[in-house]
Amino acid sequence: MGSGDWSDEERSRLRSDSVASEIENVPETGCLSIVVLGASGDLAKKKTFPALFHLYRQGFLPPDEVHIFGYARSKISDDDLRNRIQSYLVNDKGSSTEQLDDVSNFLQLIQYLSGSYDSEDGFRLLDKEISEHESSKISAEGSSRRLFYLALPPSVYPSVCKMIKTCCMNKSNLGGWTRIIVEKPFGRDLQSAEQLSTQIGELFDEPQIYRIDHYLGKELVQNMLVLRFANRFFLPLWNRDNIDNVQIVFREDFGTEGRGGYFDQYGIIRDIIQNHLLQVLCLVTMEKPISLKPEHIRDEKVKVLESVLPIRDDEVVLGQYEGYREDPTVPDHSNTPTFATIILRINNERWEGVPFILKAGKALNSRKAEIRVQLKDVPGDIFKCKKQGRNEFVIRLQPSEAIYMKLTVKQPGLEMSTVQSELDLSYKQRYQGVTIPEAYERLILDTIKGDQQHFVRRDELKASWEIFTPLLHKIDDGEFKSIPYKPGSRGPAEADELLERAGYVQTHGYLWVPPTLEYPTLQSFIFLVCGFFLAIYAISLRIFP
Ligand SMILES: NC(=O)C1=CN([C@@H]2O[C@H](COP(=O)(O)OP(=O)(O)OC[C@H]3O[C@@H](n4cnc5c(N)ncnc54)[C@H](OP(=O)(O)O)[C@@H]3O)[C@@H](O)[C@H]2O)C=CC1
Ligand SMILES: O=C1O[C@H](COP(=O)(O)O)[C@@H](O)[C@H](O)[C@H]1O
Repeated sequence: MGSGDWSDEERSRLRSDSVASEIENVPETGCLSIVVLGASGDLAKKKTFPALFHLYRQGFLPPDEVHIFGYARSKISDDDLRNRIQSYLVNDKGSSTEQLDDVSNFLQLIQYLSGSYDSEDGFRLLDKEISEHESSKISAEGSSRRLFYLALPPSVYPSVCKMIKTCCMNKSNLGGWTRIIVEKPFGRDLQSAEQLSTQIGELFDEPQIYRIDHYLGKELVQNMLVLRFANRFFLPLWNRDNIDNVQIVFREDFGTEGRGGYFDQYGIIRDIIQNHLLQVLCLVTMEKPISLKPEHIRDEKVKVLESVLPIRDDEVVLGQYEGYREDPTVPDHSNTPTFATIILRINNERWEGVPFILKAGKALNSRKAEIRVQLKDVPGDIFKCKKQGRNEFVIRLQPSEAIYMKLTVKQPGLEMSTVQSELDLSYKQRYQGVTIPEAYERLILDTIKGDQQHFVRRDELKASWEIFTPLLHKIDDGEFKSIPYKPGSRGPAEADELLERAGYVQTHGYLWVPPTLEYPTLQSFIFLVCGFFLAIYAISLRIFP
């Protein structure tokens, strides 16, 4: 392929080729070089290196095959970089000697190189170092694999990709592959995203490009297709006849915290809604793919995205928290939204008439992300339970991962009265001792395996920008104003009014509390203490009858 065009033929070739060539036939052993570009930055230290460390600890990055290179412009030493990363690898609550040994062994795999993003010198040096590492490690059956993680602002993607292509591709006589991971936001609108796609598409084939959206790596997001398509329960319910409205919500209880300069150029729609929440929406609404092959899944996602109707102005509420502009890197008159509620409507047989309410905000009263599917009222309500609230199916993505169903049951006792309760699958309780992998950890491993299932394809990205670009342009042109809201609040009151207009019915007097493991422990403790005193009493009776 290698051209910037994205034709139907290329897409169908990808459909038939990529899974086979990328997953089944490519050797997955041999030397692996992972290059983190932008190694001095925030994402690299908080997410990328910790994810690599977790993969290392679990044996996915064997030290005799893997070497990690950090690359950025900052003039720092190997040890400076290692020190910067170290505190993100150790456990706050204290690490065991074994864990500390792992940290120090892992850090020894990392080498730092300084260079610019648009001149060949630095990348030639990088290639030389990678090649040296490959020749020291290469075995007869091995191959050379080069993974470039662009933990960088998108403005430098074209020049960095050009440098990689010119200087750093894996050497074909060794076999293996070269893959690149690019972060979001991929562009600012439809036109810039397409331009970026064309520039990168001229350098790399689509199967080599991994557009990462870390929400696709979250455990409960990955569970969505299983829930929907492996359970008879949901199959007949999942449509406009039964579902009244769906909310997909992201809330953070902190502001932009030192990232104001970056954030102000993008805003909450580009930062969260156009990518993370829209990807979740795809998994909630897409039709069943014919198989789990990446291309089959992504074909269905594109279809549903292309069925989204233009966003109506009266179905948007924007907000900006008070104090946001106090960040010295944010302009005094910024109108950038830090909060948005937007209703999307899907024009197909399954979803016509159902509002999908996407809501995201910073500096709100809580931190959580969830999908809330609200069902319609029961017709012919003989129990008068309508006033108590509707059935809801909730997927809590974070924190306290859980899937629960809010439903009406008989209040236990002699009377025939009803009450709201829930069927609750809380992960901490159900899967005790199981560590849920971090999203980045899982997605980097997928990249090494060549599995594109949880990455965004070019036409998917285009369809997602098509949905939001007209609204984003209106905001950029000042046609939409962000309503101020208090930090620590629910956001602007207008957003709740929009929710109500869309048909969402709030359940009053009911709150789902994630079950904790403390209660049984406390209970056992009480039993133990009572047992102890009973035993003392029994013994004293024998001694002093
Ligand atoms: N931070 C996060 O939590 C998340 C970030 N992302 C995405 O990941 C990417 C990287 O984010 P993050 O690490 O926060 O970004 P940073 O602002 O920390 O940038 C990363 C590195 O890029 C270099 N850099 C910064 N600005 C420029 C510039 N204008 N031109 C050239 N180089 C520059 C700097 O390295 P040096 O000067 O040493 O070369 C910096 O250390 C972005 O696309 C972001 O949207 C996605 C999800 C979460
Ligand atoms: O991509 C981003 O995500 C984080 C939130 O990620 P989470 O996994 O903690 O939910 C957000 O804070 C950041 O603004 C955004 O760029």
